[in-house]
Amino acid sequence: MAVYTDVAADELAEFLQQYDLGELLSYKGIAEGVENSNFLLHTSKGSFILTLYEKRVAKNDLPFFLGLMTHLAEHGVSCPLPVKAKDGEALRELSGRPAAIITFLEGIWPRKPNATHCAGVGEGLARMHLAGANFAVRRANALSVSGWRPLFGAAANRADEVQPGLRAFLAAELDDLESGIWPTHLPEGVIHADLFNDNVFFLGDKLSGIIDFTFACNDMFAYDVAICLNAWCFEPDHSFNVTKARAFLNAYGRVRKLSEAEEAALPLLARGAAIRFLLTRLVDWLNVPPGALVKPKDPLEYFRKLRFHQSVSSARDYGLMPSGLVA
Ligand SMILES: Nc1ncnc2c1ncn2[C@@H]1O[C@H](COP(=O)(O)OP(=O)(O)O)[C@@H](O)[C@H]1O
Ligand SMILES: N[C@@H](CCOP(=O)(O)O)C(=O)O
Repeated sequence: MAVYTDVAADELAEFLQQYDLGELLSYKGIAEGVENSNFLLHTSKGSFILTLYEKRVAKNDLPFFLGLMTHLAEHGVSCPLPVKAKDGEALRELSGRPAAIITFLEGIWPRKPNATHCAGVGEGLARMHLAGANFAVRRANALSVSGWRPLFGAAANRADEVQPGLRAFLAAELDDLESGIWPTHLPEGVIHADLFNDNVFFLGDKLSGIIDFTFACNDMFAYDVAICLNAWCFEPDHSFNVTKARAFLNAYGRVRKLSEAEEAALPLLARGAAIRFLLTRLVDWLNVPPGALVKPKDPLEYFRKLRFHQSVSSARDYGLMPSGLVA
């Protein structure tokens, strides 16, 4: 359960007086997520999500996240809407943390994603990429190549406690990714940057909404594609599922076609996407705050994914045909 900061009932009731959300009927900490503290609120006016933004979220970035949700919702993406308080502002403070209330989205995230889910995510991701086109605010990706070395530094001394040899493995991979091979001229725009299965809701087989924009930023669209390949197209035994990948890439390509350069860069981007989540998970694994209600995620899942991508020589291994058509 991700609740790093607890909120007392009387404190919350007082906080809610700043809004036009009626009376607080009940609330509970949400048993999912690892980044922020989230609460489900039931008020006399409906259900809402309260988020207290924690360690990895810079307060200055919050207008980007909240503005982006509003922009995307206005451009046809099903995502939560920030709720404005009576003074017109959505961003506030509670328990010493930046806080915001967003609308509740119906649906459930798929525990065992199938190829149909993967196709839904491909289409949804591409639609999100197009919908973000005119969003005027910019946010650099703090967790791209230059952000990985500091994460490594925070975990290096104890990395071998998690797996012998992990420190040397990560050091070598970072050296390679920092050596100038990271793409710089691929199409860019607003990316979600964390579109894992617990951030995509479905009603039946149909995607009903996308949540959790706290890593969203401006970066390469194909990097977002690579993040999703990692998050959606591997099995619990860590084997790559080319059928899911093909379904995902095919559906993405029907809405926004990947260029040849983007396709060619996918194996490299997937390595970067893997080390990024390996490193944040490793740091979190080694630094669970005392008293926090959180279940850290397994860093070694991403070690295995990274090893897989190191063995990939072309995007054909992900189910893409050389012509750019998908089999
Ligand atoms: N707008 C929403 N509607 C419904 N449930 C939500 C919404 N936002 C978050 N949740 C629930 O809270 C969980 C954690 O939210 P998430 O944003 O992923 O956490 P974190 O802020 O730690 O990244 C989600 O898996 C989901 O169950
Ligand atoms: N998706 C990340 C963790 C952060 O996302 P959250 O949505 O679970 O808070 C990972 O799997 O490492």
